[in-house]
Amino acid sequence: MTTSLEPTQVEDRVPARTILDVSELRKRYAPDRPLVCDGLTFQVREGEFVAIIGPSGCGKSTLLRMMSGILKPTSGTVSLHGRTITKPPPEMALVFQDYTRSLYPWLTVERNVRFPLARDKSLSKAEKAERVARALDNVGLTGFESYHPGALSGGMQQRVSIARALAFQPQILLLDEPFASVDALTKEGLEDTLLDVRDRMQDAGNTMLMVTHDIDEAIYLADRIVVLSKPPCWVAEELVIDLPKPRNQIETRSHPEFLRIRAHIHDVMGLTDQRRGAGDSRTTH
Ligand SMILES: Nc1ncnc2c1ncn2[C@@H]1O[C@H](COP(=O)(O)OP(=O)(O)OP(=O)(O)O)[C@@H](O)[C@H]1O
Repeated sequence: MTTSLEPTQVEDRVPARTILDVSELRKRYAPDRPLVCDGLTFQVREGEFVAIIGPSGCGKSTLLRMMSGILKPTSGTVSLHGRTITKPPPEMALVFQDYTRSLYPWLTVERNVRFPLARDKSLSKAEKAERVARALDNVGLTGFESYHPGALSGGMQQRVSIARALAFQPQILLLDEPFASVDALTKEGLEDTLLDVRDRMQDAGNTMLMVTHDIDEAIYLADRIVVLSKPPCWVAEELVIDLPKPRNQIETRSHPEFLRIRAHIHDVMGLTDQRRGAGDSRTTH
């Protein structure tokens, strides 16, 4: 099925300034390995929630690692506020899929969340405690400060990971498949937690970028979706998501526009072996 959508200029709809600029990114892990990313170009604007989706193994995590400065591109650049990223910038925090490996099992919830602040000499003890308390409140974990991760459910542990990133108060929060390891119901709860946090962060101009292979999750959460092709990946399309806010698991997911966008993305992802001309990725809504 082909869904016909009229192209729309992102600039008309999202006037905020560019915070991250991804330009012609290519990645090959070794000379004898295939190309993973093939000329990725897109921008992220201040205050946006951008979801990056694409088929399994297409290079989403590779892209996020390059954007966070922990992986060097083979060519191309990622710029933050116009400066090329060469190492993890202090303005960013990253949440990974595997919370079991990102939390310290021997530390309490409170100490796990406080951990990244430990060396920050610009904050007093009271300010650190306040940030930790607010981050735990944001993810609904007030009261669990003295627990160890092993005494929490998987979904709660992932909320601790998110709280830890939030306590850091990043200008940009990068999330790599953060809900891939939890059950469907927990996932919905975490998505709504993230939307709440997003509303709070957005007021401060903060930005979120999430990688997921779940099309419905991307549409539910994002202001804009960057669709990647099959490997080696390139930007097949960018879509502005204009669904009403606040979003709701039942109403948003059954909204006719939600269903239309989902059909369209399936369509685009099914066609991504046939590369369009260079620089010919489309922006639609
Ligand atoms: N450290 C590495 N060394 C060599 N190859 C790698 C490395 N990391 C990833 N790759 C390769 O890069 C390709 C893309 O992997 P990546 O994890 O970025 O994709 P993905 O889209 O995030 O996958 P998934 O949807 O399964 O999470 C894969 O072929 C993978 O084998």
